[in-house]
Formats: sequence, structure tokens, C-alpha cells
Amino acid sequence: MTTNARIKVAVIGAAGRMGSTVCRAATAAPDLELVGTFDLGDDLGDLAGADAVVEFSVPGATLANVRHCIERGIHVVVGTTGWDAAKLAELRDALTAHPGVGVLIAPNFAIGAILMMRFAEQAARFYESVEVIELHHPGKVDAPSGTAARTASLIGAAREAAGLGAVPDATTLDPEGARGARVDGIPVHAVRLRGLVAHQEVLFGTEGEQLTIRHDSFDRVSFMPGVLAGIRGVAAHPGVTVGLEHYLGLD
Ligand SMILES: NC(=O)C1=CN([C@@H]2O[C@H](COP(=O)(O)OP(=O)(O)OC[C@H]3O[C@@H](n4cnc5c(N)ncnc54)[C@H](OP(=O)(O)O)[C@@H]3O)[C@@H](O)[C@H]2O)C=CC1
Ligand SMILES: O=C(O)C1=N[C@H](C(=O)O)C[C@H](O)C1
Repeated sequence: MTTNARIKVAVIGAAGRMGSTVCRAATAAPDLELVGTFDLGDDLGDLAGADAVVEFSVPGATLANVRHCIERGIHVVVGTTGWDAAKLAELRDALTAHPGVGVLIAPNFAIGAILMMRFAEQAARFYESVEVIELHHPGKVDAPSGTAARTASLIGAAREAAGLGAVPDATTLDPEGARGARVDGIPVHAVRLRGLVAHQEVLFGTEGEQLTIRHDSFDRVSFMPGVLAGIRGVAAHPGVTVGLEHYLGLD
């Protein structure tokens, strides 16, 4: 009888809302072994000999943490937000010396959120108007959410490919910024409300009809199947992958 070795996993940001949930999920998974937990101020060292690290910290710290892993040849599954084009370029640069290392950057690990982004991308070319509303718990430090930014970018690219122009909007007077942020030309609005976890609506409009695509994460366990799929798949995906959909056959 052959027994497969368990994947050794360490978690950075382990004391946080997501990190602590990942620790429980990894401990419960029979094919994973939680070997190390790290948080702010801890020496990451050799990350307790982990094969793969899960990183859920803060946007200002994630690049340095991921670099630390890459330099030690350790695969990384990243959920932390704030990965703009400049940070991704630095990451790709760091990986050139470690071509066998896999890094997954996933703006959202919930399967429904991944499908929401895909459906929004598909719908984009059919509608003149679109707006993204993201709604989160008030402990969230970044706005707009990584999911909303990614959704808007995907919609923006799909609109451009379809030859659609700017979304119609006659606003010329908005001293308080009531029309929200713009990401790749798409209006994005952020709500912070006690009691919420992570939610998003994508509103599409054209003459005489509206399409609303909505996803709700009511509990952080919603992210765990995706995180575990990331841990199990990351070694087989060397280089940088943005979006768990590429591990799920959705690309
Ligand atoms: N991709 C996805 O599916 C999801 C992504 N997220 C993202 O994950 C990130 C974390 O979210 P959440 O768990 O709610 O946040 P929390 O604030 O609850 O957790 C972050 C943890 O990281 C710690 N931390 C801060 N700085 C460092 C550092 N330099 N090194 C290691 N740890 C550090 C914090 O410590 P301290 O509190 O002492 O500062 C805290 O314990 C956010 O960017 C969020 O947007 C969240 C949910 C799902
Ligand atoms: O901070 C959160 O909670 C979440 N962050 C991610 C984001 O910014 O998109 C994913 C999810 O929305 C929960």
C-alpha cells in the first residue's frame, strides 16, 4: 500500500480573520499538515519547513512576505489584496531566479465570486451601463475590494474589446464624490456595514431592462474550498497565476 505524504502548510497572518479560518481548515484536511503559524512581528525564518504558504496579511506587507517565501523555494497561495500591476511586475521579477516556484494571487477564493466575475465579463458587451457595488464588514482596511477592482477591470477590458465607449453619465457636479470611484472606467461603490462579511452586486442596464449579478459570502468558510484547492494545486502551476479560475478549468 502506498501512502501519499501530506502537504506541509504554513500560514502568514494566522491570527487574522482569514488566517485563523485557514488554520482550522488546514488542520481538518487529511492531506494537509499545518506546520507553522506566523503573524505580525514573527520571524518567518524557513517557514517551519513548509511546502506551501498561505498568505492573508495586509496590502502593505504581502509583497515582502511572498518574496521571503519565493527566495526559499516555497510555493505561495495569496489572498491578500492590493496586487496592482507594479507589484505583480516585482513579483514576476523575483520569480525569474526561482522558476519552479508557484505563486497564486486570488482576489477571491469563493467559487460563487469567481463565477460572478466570469458571468459579469460575459455580460459586459451587451449592456450600455454597468456599475459595481461591493459591500463588506467595517473592519476591512482597503477600498474598493480586490474583487470589485478585478471585476471592473474584466468588464472594462470586455467593453473595450466589444468597441463600447464610456458608460453614459451626465454628472458634471459631484463635490462629495457621490458617483464613487472609477476602475478602468467602471463606477465602483464601496459600502461598509456591521453584520456583513463580503458581498458584491454588478448592475447592468440597457434600454428597458436590468441584469443584476449578486454574490454573498455569509461566512469565511465560503473561501476555504478555494484556498484548499490553491494549496493542492500551486506546486503544479509554476510562475504567477492571477485568479483561482485558472486552477478550476474556467480559463
Ligand atoms: N482572496 C480572498 O478570497 C479573500 C481575501 N481577503 C483579504 O485578505 C486580507 C486579510 O483579511 P482579514 O483576514 O480579514 O484581515 P485581518 O486584519 O483580520 O488579518 C490580517 C492579519 O495579518 C496580520 N499582519 C499584519 N501585518 C503583517 C505582516 N507584516 N506579516 C504578517 N502578518 C501581518 C495582522 O496582524 P495585526 O492585526 O496585529 O495587524 C492580522 O492578524 C485582506 O487583504 C483581505 O482583503 C479576505 C477575505 C477573502
Ligand atoms: O476583506 C475582505 O473581507 C475580503 N477581501 C477580498 C477583497 O477585497 O475582494 C475578498 C472578499 O471580498 C473578502
